[in-house]
Amino acid sequence: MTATKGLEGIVATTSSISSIVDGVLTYRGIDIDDLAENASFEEVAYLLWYGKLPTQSELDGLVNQLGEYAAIPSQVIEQLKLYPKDTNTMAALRTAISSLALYDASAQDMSPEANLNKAIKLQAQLPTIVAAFARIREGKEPVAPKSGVSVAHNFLYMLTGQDPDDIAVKALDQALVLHADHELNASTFAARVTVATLSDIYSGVTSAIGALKGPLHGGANEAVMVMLEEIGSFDKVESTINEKLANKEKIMGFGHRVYKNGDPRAKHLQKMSRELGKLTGSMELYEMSVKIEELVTGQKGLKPNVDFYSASVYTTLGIARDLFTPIFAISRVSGWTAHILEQYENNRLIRPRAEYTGPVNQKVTPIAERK
Ligand SMILES: CC(=O)SCCNC(=O)CCNC(=O)[C@H](O)C(C)(C)COP(=O)(O)OP(=O)(O)OC[C@H]1O[C@@H](n2cnc3c(N)ncnc32)[C@H](O)[C@@H]1OP(=O)(O)O
Ligand SMILES: O=C([O-])CC(=O)C(=O)O
Repeated sequence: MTATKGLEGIVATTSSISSIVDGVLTYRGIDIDDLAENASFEEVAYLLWYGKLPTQSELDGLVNQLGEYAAIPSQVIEQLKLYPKDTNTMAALRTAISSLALYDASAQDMSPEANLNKAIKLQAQLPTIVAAFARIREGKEPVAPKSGVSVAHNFLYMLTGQDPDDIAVKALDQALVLHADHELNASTFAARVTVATLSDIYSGVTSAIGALKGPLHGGANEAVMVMLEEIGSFDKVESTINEKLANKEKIMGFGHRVYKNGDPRAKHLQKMSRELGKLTGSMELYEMSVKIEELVTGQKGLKPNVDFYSASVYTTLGIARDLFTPIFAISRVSGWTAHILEQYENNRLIRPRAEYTGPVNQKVTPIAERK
């Protein structure tokens, strides 16, 4: 038995949800470029769960269902009020999502209908939790969700209590489309491993949130913003990045386990970052990001991933840095739950082996003789 570090290149399951072949990402066979330009996040979520794009009445039905399910139990709101105000937002989200299961009478119902219904419920409630915690920590009351509006609209509305403008909704909606699914990334794998024991969907999503939180995965979007803030201004980009590269520091938002010639989602976020910068009259973050890309790609050959330009996009939309990874989760819960449903459909326990590298032929030394 020989281990492959990080399971690189190992094909661990079959899936008909999304694929990456020769650098092209598709959801259910549709190119991400097509979806990014021509589909809303709700259409994409429907596509991931049901395997086809919705008709208008199916889409209206889903939007209504998401609105109907978006309110969270009052007990969960009360718990959010007890969390330390300065706690990590992904830790808060992980705990709150886990606690949702306590108030869902269908949490342990393993029928396919109940699980699909819970997938839609999780999609509806996750943004409400993020927005509620964002307000509670600022000493404000949560804003109740609206019905009949998109996930992007509702989230921005619940954050501020004001209906967002169309530009902000369109940008966030496209970002949600781009983040919705990504084959067997670490958080999706964590979700599948969890539910392959026949544990419930809330356990699967809780595991996934824990995996997404790390800076090598979804946490990188926040880490990119930390780096941009640390650099501070365009004129400091070159010296700071050169120093980081000379010190062999990782540049957050660059590199990818699967894409070696570039992440097809990054160009859409780059364009969005440029357009939002122009519209708001503040281009500095965009220009700093472009300069960082020029230096990192030029010197290391590494290309930006989905997390890189999303940092300047969300900041230009006025969103706090520590909500970036929770926003990733708002989108990716569609993909996690689609994978969980697929795992249940054709389940087998996921249990690989480890190549043992420890000592052999050891004996129990009497405790008095141990050092
Ligand atoms: C949504 C997502 O999850 S997208 C990924 C988000 N994560 C990040 O942006 C964090 C920064 N990037 C990284 O850490 C990595 O590129 C990963 C984790 C995404 C992929 O990692 P792996 O496939 O394991 O590549 P690995 O870390 O082994 O890197 C290979 C080489 O490239 C270098 N490298 C990879 N990414 C970077 C980076 N961002 N900055 C500098 N060097 C890098 C490594 O140091 C390593 O160099 P070496 O061979 O000289 O030691
Ligand atoms: O696929 C990966 O390893 C990480 C990634 O880009 C994602 O989850 O969107």
